[in-house]
Amino acid sequence: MVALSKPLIEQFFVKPNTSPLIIPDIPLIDLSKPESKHHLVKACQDFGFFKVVNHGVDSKFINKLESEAVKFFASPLSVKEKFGPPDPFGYGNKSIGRNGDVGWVEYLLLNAKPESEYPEIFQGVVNDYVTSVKTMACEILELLADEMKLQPRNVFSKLLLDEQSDSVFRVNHYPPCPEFQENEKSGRKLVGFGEHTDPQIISVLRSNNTSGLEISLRDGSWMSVPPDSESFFINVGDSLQVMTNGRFKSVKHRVVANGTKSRVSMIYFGGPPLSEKIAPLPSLMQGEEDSLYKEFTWFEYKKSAFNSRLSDNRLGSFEKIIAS
Ligand SMILES: C=C1C[C@]23C[C@@]1(O)CC[C@H]2[C@@]12CC[C@H](O)[C@@](C)(C(=O)O1)[C@H]2[C@@H]3C(=O)O
Ligand SMILES: O=C(O)CCC(=O)C(=O)O
Ligand SMILES: [Fe+2]
Repeated sequence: MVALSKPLIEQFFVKPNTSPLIIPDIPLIDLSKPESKHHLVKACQDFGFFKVVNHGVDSKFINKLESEAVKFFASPLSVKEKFGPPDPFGYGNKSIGRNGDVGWVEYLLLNAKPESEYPEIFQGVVNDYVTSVKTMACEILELLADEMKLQPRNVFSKLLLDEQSDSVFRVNHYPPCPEFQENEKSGRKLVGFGEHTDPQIISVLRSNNTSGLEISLRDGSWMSVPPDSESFFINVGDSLQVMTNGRFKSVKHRVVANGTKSRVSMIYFGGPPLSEKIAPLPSLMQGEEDSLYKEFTWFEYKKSAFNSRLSDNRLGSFEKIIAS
């Protein structure tokens, strides 16, 4: 990546933050254990975030994709830029979205639809990985529906499995930042990917063993998530928060970059078809419970989300004002 001049690097720092008073354990879900259903629902309610082991995704698919990603990001900028800019799919570098967000990251945004066209080295590799991760995401969504006694059990998963599902796949590379090393001692943190919630239903993240991911806790403090390349990290997206009428929380998260080590992450964002109405599931609503949200389609939400800055409260303008 190109070196940054001194004043420019200033916009890459995150504001100083408080550390959590109590550091909670990240919920750990063993997908091979049927009793995990209960923990799964609790994790979605308490954190909107959890770690999954015994996930059934073949390590061959993971390793192949990671090694192709490492090769791609190691190629000359002129080669990578042939795949950019991301409009909406393609290679991006330091600039995230269209509204002025920056981060110490380069990435590839890809369509997660089967049979999509990818840069040649990713052809085949991405399909195997995405298909497998999508199966895991659907299993999780079905376990959640079971535990919440929602019928049919595919109420959520059918949206990802729909041919028209608007799902996205992203590979992020956070290179070491030499200019940052001198600031590391001062306790300042460099933004890799600024704080945000994911707009879709569910996100499935896998990274190499370099730290950087942080989640926001209820008290507003940030907690660093210890990396684990053998596991997956799942987060609830805004759409699932709405479909559960706020029972599940879409977690605010961010990535801070590292002075010395590269982080490579790959994330599948499972989204519904564009025409899908996103609203609390009627079977979930108890008694006189009101919907906390105005009605909208995924197309409308996505349009509004993609006109927002990363840290904006995107759901805010879709919340109903409920008279007390
Ligand atoms: C600043 C932005 C980048 C983003 C679109 C947005 O306007 C706000 C949401 C961002 C996000 C976060 C989760 C995913 O990484 C992503 C692909 C998505 O669906 O919403 C990104 C968008 C992006 O990078 O274009
Ligand atoms: O790269 C990561 O580890 C997380 C990035 C992220 O949150 C995103 O791409 O939406
Ligand atoms: Fe995210």
